[in-house]
Amino acid sequence: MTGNLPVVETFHSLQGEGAHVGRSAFFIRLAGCDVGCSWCDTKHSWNSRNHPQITLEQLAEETATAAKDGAAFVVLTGGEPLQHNIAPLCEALHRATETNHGGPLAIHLETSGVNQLSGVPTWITLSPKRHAPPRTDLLAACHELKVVVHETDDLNFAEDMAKAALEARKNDNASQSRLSNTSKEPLLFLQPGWKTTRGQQLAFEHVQSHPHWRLSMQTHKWLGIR
Ligand SMILES: C[S@@+](CC[C@H](N)C(=O)[O-])C[C@H]1O[C@@H](n2cnc3c(N)ncnc32)[C@H](O)[C@@H]1O
Ligand SMILES: Nc1nc2[nH]cc(C(=O)O)c2c(=O)[nH]1
Ligand code: SF4
Ligand SMILES: [Mg+2]
Repeated sequence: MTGNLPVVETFHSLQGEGAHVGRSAFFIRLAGCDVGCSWCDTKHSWNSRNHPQITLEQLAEETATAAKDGAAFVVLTGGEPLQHNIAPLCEALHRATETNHGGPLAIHLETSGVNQLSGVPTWITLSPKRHAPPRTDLLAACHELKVVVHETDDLNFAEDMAKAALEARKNDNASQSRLSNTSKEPLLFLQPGWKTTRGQQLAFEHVQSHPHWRLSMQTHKWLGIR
């Protein structure tokens, strides 16, 4: 499998966010994002020209090694990973780990949902942005919604996105047929903007009074790990 992608970093850590928090995961952070969230904690990833092109083969090898070292899944993140066609990468990762004891390593995707889905991720974490709303097919296919909270409007947006995800599922069975395990409803997470007291307070209070939501706290940052 030839080809390469701009890569900020790869690292073996624990998933610090969302439904799989605390699990051993290998991260591939692709470079490039033009969504422009003012509060992005990874702005250094935005310009793909600032990062090296890495071959799919090397990424697959690193992932296979991480799987042997205990990674339960690989996370494709960024930057905005779907700014690239990640299908060849998913194929390379699948092939490099298919002889693993537990079968091919699961592929998790972290995305804002503004670009077309490519590849066949096992798990899609959709983190929608108010200023750049997600595509309907991503709302239909995602396994979890993770909304970052800074102010009250983010809570209204989160509830709108939860409703939109249900609506999209009703009207768009095509994307569900592409992805196995697509639950009927996505798991719902609120994630405070990092180090924002207001965001923490708003997210805590909303989850406390709305039991279908859960709190995601970026535990890796509290632990001081990547
Ligand atoms: C850096 S983004 C990369 C993946 C993709 N571009 C996205 O936005 O989902 C990974 C996750 O971190 C979240 N995030 C980014 N900056 C954050 C911040 N300052 N506080 C809390 N979460 C943040 C994003 O919303 C997303 O869920
Ligand atoms: N440990 C750890 N967990 C994460 N979950 C999502 C991350 C991301 O930047 O996409 C991330 C990250 O950067 N580190
Ligand atoms: S979409 Fe993701 S990577 Fe891009 S600016 Fe927003 S949070 Fe950062
Ligand atoms: Mg991060």
